[in-house]
Amino acid sequence: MKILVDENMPYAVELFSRLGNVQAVPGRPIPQDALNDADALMVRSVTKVNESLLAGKPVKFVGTATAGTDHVDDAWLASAGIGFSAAPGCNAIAVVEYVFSSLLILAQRDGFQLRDKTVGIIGVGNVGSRLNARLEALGVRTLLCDPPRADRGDAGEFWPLDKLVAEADILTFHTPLNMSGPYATHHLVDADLLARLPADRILINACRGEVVDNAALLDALSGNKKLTAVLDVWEPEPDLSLALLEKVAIGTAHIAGYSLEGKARGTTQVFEAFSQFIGQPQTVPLDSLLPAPEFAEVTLSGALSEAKLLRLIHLVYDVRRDDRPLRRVAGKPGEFDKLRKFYEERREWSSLRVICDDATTADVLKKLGFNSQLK
Ligand SMILES: NC(=O)c1ccc[n+]([C@@H]2O[C@H](COP(=O)([O-])OP(=O)(O)OC[C@H]3O[C@@H](n4cnc5c(N)ncnc54)[C@H](O)[C@@H]3O)[C@@H](O)[C@H]2O)c1
Ligand SMILES: O=C(O)[C@H](O)[C@H](O)COP(=O)(O)O
Repeated sequence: MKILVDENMPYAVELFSRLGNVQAVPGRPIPQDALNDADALMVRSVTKVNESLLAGKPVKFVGTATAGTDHVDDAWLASAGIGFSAAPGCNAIAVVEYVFSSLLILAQRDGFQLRDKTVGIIGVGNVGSRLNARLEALGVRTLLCDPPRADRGDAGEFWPLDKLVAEADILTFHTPLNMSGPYATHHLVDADLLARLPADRILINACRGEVVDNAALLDALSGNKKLTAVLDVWEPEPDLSLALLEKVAIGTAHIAGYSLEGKARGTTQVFEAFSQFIGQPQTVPLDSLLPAPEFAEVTLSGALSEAKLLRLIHLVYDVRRDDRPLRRVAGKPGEFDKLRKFYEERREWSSLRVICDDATTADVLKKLGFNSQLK
């Protein structure tokens, strides 16, 4: 059996070799001839998986090591009898930690406390719900918008987007890209929404570029009303607007979910799904794959201020390490994808043991996802 895997999937060659012959290939574009004798295909979000890629090929299973699935025509796969699995939630923690790093940097730059702000979360799934829990642990007021969940009658208080636009100081988007239907998100942020946004707001997009009309955002950022934007995703990728990159406070190359843990979970989730699909079910504990982190333990004295939290989280991940290189290379062909392919190892907060002498601090840090302990 031949299994094609995207070369940007850590641990894929090692794991899938347990099940067949593995070939690692670039995902953008995927080499067509490699598909001619492939039984299974494991991709990331850069590969469009549809009839034009797979019709007439022997592929019987597609896995995507990603949370988003807008690059996959799952209806066509089902009609062609091809098995499919994604990796829901694999990198949700990484995105949350990206958002926290961004917000605490902006708080320091602009002289505010996150606790004094209201954060509007649009899309309260794997990312949005974890972000909400961590913000609440810090005492930050949140407003949630998730019409599909509201319509399903899920527990929780969900608000219309208009209320968040009017009231939230920070809007952060974590929806799928839905091109149509009752919950369409394509250009959810458009010129009209941006015009209604009061001054001095922060807008974060770490879901899909097309959720925000990038031309309208550039216009808004070029106007007189103060608006701060953080973009991890762009319309289009990889050829983002250089003018827009210049205007955003933080700009990165679609790496919000790129913690080592997040990428490894993506690989193990599709590996487990495929092993099940072929009747050889296997599970892979994440700890069996991951190396020791660069910083494993620190001690922390006293109460937790936001300034201290900023310094602590940046021992693990500081989003500016990803903003600078994008500004350096943006516009040069191939460089956006290179930043993603040769991504410097990044860990999640849970990799850091924090020994505290203050019980409240230890408790808050645990709720934030650190491995905290009281001395
Ligand atoms: N930048 C990155 O590296 C990165 C990493 C992970 C995920 N993502 C993107 O972020 C998206 C969200 O990730 P997730 O893991 O939380 O997905 P998820 O499917 O768990 O959650 C998405 C939530 O959005 C809600 N939603 C759908 N339509 C909506 C609408 N019109 N308005 C408001 N809410 C709506 C859904 O009901 C769901 O609760 C993914 O679909 C993916 O495209 C990006
Ligand atoms: O949807 C996701 O999971 C992320 O956007 C994804 O991880 C982005 O990384 P890529 O798959 O493009 O490597």
